[in-house]
Amino acid sequence: MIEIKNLTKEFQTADGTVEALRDVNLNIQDGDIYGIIGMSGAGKSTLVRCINMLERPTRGQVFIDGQDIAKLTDKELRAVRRDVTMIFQGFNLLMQRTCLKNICFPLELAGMEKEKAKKRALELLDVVGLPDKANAYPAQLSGGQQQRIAIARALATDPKVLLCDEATSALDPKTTHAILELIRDINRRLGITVIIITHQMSVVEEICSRVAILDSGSVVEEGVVSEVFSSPKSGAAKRLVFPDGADEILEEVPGERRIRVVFSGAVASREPLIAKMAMEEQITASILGASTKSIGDKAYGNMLLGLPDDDGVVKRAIQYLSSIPDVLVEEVTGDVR
Ligand SMILES: Nc1ncnc2c1ncn2[C@@H]1O[C@H](COP(=O)(O)OP(=O)(O)OP(=O)(O)O)[C@@H](O)[C@H]1O
Repeated sequence: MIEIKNLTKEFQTADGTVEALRDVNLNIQDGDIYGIIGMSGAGKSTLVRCINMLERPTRGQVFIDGQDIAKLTDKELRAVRRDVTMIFQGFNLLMQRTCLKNICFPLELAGMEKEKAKKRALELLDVVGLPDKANAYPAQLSGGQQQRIAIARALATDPKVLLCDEATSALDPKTTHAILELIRDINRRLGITVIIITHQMSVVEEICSRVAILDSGSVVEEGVVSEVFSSPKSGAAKRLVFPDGADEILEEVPGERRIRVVFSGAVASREPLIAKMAMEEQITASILGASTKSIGDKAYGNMLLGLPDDDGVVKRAIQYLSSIPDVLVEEVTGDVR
């Protein structure tokens, strides 16, 4: 388990002190896929760098399996960094080395003999679905393939935790989906705890079980993804849920009730769903705001629907939509903004 307690990180700059993290408290359970989401400058990278002590906290502690990592010697810290590995937005591969040698690199650093490291690297190329790329150089691969090699390298030392810092931000939606599938597969098959740092809500919705929302260095909301995203409370969460300001009109309108529908991989696109509800339940809903996207045949994101002010209709609409797998529905009251 990773426990972050009262973590504060300040940077001294020419313009004064910047508080990048303020009193952050988080518990990340073993085997979780945990999302940390926030806008640019929220403190995500600083948090991740404090988790593996690339950055020393100004105050507070990070415990990994009960061990306060600030108290470790340099040698012990190197061992922790083999247990807590990382992938990045820019992949950070060594361009002069082949893929195989990139994966061997952390093993050689850990003192493993060459032949053994090579055997392990070949196994990992298989795990990430690129068995034929051993002798290719990173520049010969697509972005998605390079990230697969980076994942293989991150897995080389049999880590317990994989930190993913904006790992899919440079990739197109289809490749992002494939990489997230791979990460999910690794989490399930190898039991590795995954921490996903991102500014993209769709990434959290697709893969994470829990999420913390970071805003100006503080955790403003934390919990199960579907619950946090279906009823965002903080301004930061609302901005993330409706990034395009799709809810700007959303003052309460007399005679109208509103429900929020959250899709986390539901096999449905929004038009047929609303049309189907109209046909099957004779309920006409208007789409007041939507921020959804389809990846393959699955929908992610959420939608705000307007319904007639009738208890029976609202109840039936909620029942109808909730019966669809991977869809969460909740009535929204008050101004949404
Ligand atoms: N080494 C540093 N020196 C001074 N200020 C820093 C340093 N690193 C980060 N900061 C400041 O701390 C705050 C949080 O930065 P951080 O990079 O952690 O945010 P982020 O959420 O990862 O942003 P982004 O998504 O843009 O990478 C910002 O205000 C940033 O300017």
